Amino acid sequence: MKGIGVSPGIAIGKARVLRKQEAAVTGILLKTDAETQEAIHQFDQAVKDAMAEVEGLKNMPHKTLLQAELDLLDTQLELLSDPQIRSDVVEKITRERLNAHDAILLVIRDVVQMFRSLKDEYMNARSADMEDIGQRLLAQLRQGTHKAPLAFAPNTILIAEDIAPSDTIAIDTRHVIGFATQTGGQTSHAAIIAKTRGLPAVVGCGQALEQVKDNDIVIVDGAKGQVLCNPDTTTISDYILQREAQVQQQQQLLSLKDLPCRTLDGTDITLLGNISGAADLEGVFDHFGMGAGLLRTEMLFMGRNNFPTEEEQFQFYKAAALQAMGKPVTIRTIDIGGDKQLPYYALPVEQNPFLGYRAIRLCLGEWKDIFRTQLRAILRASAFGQLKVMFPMIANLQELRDAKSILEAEKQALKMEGIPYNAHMAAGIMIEVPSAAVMADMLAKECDFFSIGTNDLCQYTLAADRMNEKVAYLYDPYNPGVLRLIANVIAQGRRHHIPVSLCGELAADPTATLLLLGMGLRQFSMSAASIPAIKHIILQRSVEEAENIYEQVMQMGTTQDITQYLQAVTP
Ligand SMILES: C=C(OP(=O)(O)O)C(=O)O
Repeated sequence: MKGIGVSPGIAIGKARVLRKQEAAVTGILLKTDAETQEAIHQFDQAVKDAMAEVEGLKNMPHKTLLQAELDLLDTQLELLSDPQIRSDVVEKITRERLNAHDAILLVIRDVVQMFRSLKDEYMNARSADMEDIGQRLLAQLRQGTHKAPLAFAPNTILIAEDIAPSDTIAIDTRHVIGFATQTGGQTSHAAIIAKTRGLPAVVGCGQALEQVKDNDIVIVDGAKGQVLCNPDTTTISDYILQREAQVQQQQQLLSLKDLPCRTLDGTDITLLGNISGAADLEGVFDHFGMGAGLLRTEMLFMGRNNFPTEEEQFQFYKAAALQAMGKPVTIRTIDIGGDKQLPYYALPVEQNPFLGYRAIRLCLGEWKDIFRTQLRAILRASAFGQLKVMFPMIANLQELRDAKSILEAEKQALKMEGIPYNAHMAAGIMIEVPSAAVMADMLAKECDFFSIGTNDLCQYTLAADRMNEKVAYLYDPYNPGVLRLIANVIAQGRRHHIPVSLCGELAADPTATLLLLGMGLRQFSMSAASIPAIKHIILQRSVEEAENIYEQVMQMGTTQDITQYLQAVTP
């Protein structure tokens, strides 16, 4: 069976098939006021118990949760306590005389349909959250007891239509070794959690997956996006060998932990993690990262029903500063717009949202107060660790100056109030707009560091939407035009003595490591799990060799020639 491989690796185990319990409307109407009062009480009690369950998931004894998992549970707590949902349910009970079960079912169904009709990946994920809490509330009503935690035999491979977000978090990853689902895409909760936890997973396998039964032998090949059911013994042996080779390679990489990250000719390289919050730092340090080169703050703004207050943000950034224990954490100011939307703030519909009113443009425009609050919270947290602030989507010098002057004003305000902050906190910019890459010489004179966002730089340079499969053949960071821009940014950063990091997906691609080293890049920031493989390459090669590779690549005119050559010289 073929699906979308969302998390690489091979898992071989026994299937456990999870079937969705479809709830149906009972049609039983309430007759007396006493019954309606009782139904409202049942709903309130179910909400209370469901919230206690979700709180319980946040504190599971066998598992330290990742930031994405904590954010997801916080979103569910917000949704459970949403006053609009309560008032809709109460209205159905009092006006239509529906029992608590039917009222919850219909209200949740409406919200799920509304989210789905928006045809937006983010809103689709919210609909999964709503369905999830709906199931939880109904289970509370049915049983009046906590939903049993999902317990599995060792070496289980989960097979499901889709896995509810909170179930993905609750599963015991000591026993569940992989999963395959009928629905879902790269950004579904199951996919995100599998990727961050390193569980091989394939999603979107379609109805073919229905043929799998409990206890069937299943192989999940996360890299190829394949699921094999009851394969013959030769295939199983072949996969066992492949898996052993992968495990061995992983162990080899882990043995590099204590070695300094230095090239053969003695140049030190800094490897950093891309994170969504303090909880992800543990994973970064476990994978030999030396801090965080990109903390995406939009996650803090997205999983909730209103803007976070200054105090909430301060606590969030302070937690990252403390958890990093003196290591650097680069906080990117809010990068909303394009593919990232807020459920509580409707941005105007635009013809070309990626080219529209987003990120720093919003922050210097109608979100100036929100931007000020964020900068103030980051500055306050800077007193607790080595924080840096980074502005996204800078397209020209004026935007950088405007952002810096707001930062300066907030510093002055804190100073007047006697609130501590780091007056020397570094302020840098993402280079992801081609004009900024071209103007890197000028920008370098007025900021403390650059971080190259190749994901966006690539789409803007090649005029190829990074979400559009039809132009995916154009979206390629190895395009010589994109590489020239990257090389210019690194060269200008070095000329003006400011650090340059690269935090787009290219930093995690082993094929690009030597080329980037040859261009002069000395800081790479990526998801934690990718760090060991990049360190492995750096330890085996010299800067001199990397510079030769860079020279060769600059003579080549096509993406195909460049990638072919780089693959040949990469170990
Ligand atoms: C890191 C980047 O930003 P985003 O969060 O938009 O992927 C990038 O554009 O390379």
